[in-house]
Amino acid sequence: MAIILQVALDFVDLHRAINVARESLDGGADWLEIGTPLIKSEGMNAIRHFRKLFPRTTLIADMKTMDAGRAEMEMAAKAGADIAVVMADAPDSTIKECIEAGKNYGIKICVDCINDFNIEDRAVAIEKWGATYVGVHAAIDDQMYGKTPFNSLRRISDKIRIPIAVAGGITSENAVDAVNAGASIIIVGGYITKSENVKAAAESIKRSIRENQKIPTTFFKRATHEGVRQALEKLSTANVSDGSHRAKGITELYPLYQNIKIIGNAVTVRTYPGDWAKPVEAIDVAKEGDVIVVDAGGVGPAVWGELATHSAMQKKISGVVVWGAMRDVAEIRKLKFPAFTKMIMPTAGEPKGFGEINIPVYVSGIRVNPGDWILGDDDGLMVIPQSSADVWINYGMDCLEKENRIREEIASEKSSLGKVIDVLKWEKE
Ligand SMILES: O=C(CO)[C@H](O)[C@H](O)COP(=O)(O)O
Repeated sequence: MAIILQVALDFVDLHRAINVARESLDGGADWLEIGTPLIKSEGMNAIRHFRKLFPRTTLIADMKTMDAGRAEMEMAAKAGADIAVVMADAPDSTIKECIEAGKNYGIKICVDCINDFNIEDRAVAIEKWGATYVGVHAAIDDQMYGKTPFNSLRRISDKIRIPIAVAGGITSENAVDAVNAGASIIIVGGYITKSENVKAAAESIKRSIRENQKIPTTFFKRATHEGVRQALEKLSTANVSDGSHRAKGITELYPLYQNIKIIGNAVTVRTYPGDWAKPVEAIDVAKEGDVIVVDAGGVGPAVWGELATHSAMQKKISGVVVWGAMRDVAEIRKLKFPAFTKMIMPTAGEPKGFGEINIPVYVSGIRVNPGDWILGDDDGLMVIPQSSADVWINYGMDCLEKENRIREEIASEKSSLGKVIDVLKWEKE
């Protein structure tokens, strides 16, 4: 079987899905998948629409069926799908019902192994029951934790003879790995559907498969703990907040200049009003790339100034955040040292040595632990827990990628945000 490129249209709006479908086909996509979000949002009418618009294209209904297999396959078939998807986690009876219904209504069945249960035995049973395809799949949420479908693929590729579909974070960089590991249907969602140039993205997957080579991509890759800093360079604080269920950022602190960016692990300092000893000592504790976060109680006198800034720059520290006051700001601005402060004043305090370094502190009510990632820009500051930074960042990247696509749709369709995302449709009744 020739390698198939199946584009997963995981949209909630029909018009966006249709535009992306057209562009994907122009780029060489073979099959179109009516994604689960589209089916949930528009029902079987989504499939009917696609059938009418694309009469000769193979359409997959990603029903993700878990029960009542016969009824769901019948609906998908009657709406015009060629293939429908049931979950491998569903009861055996449901999968068998789907396969039987498929024979009755002239629709092929793909069984999606989205979870890591005993996948070898399950795939063999699914083949024996008569499914046409087996899918291996890293769920979108699992992708944020670094999961890929490749391990599952390797586990079953020599156990079954029916074609294997692979999904979950496939890009032009790894599509070829999927083919070489035994997949014959390459399902691509975000890499194509969130791309600013859908046609070019589809073409790049086809080319990577044809030429058996990896084509590098900047977006649509998920970060590991080692890649956090690099990923944060692409993200805004707004992306990170959106990605983490609108997590609260630090408010009441202001950047000393515009177009600012701070990225680094926190070296925390608790000090007392005007006592600049611990902030200065923290410069010697911090490593290159760290951010010094000072809790001075949100009041003056100043605990940070020009000389501290010069020392921090010598050590290549990434920036400073002061829940209190700073001075010499004209000089700090000239040095372009990333700094956020609550207050600016000429008066400094005395170095008394009260307080601690590298203990949990609170900045404007937000807890900062030593080592937490700090991301700052013109919108403010986000504190990202160190232990789950990869997940926060991956969800943030997902938001950034979606926005990149929406921006492109507003421009190319000379449209508005409200129209592109059909905002009225989603208002509460
Ligand atoms: O079925 C899906 C989610 O359950 C997606 O369609 C599938 O994962 C492909 O999307 P992506 O390439 O963005 O992972």
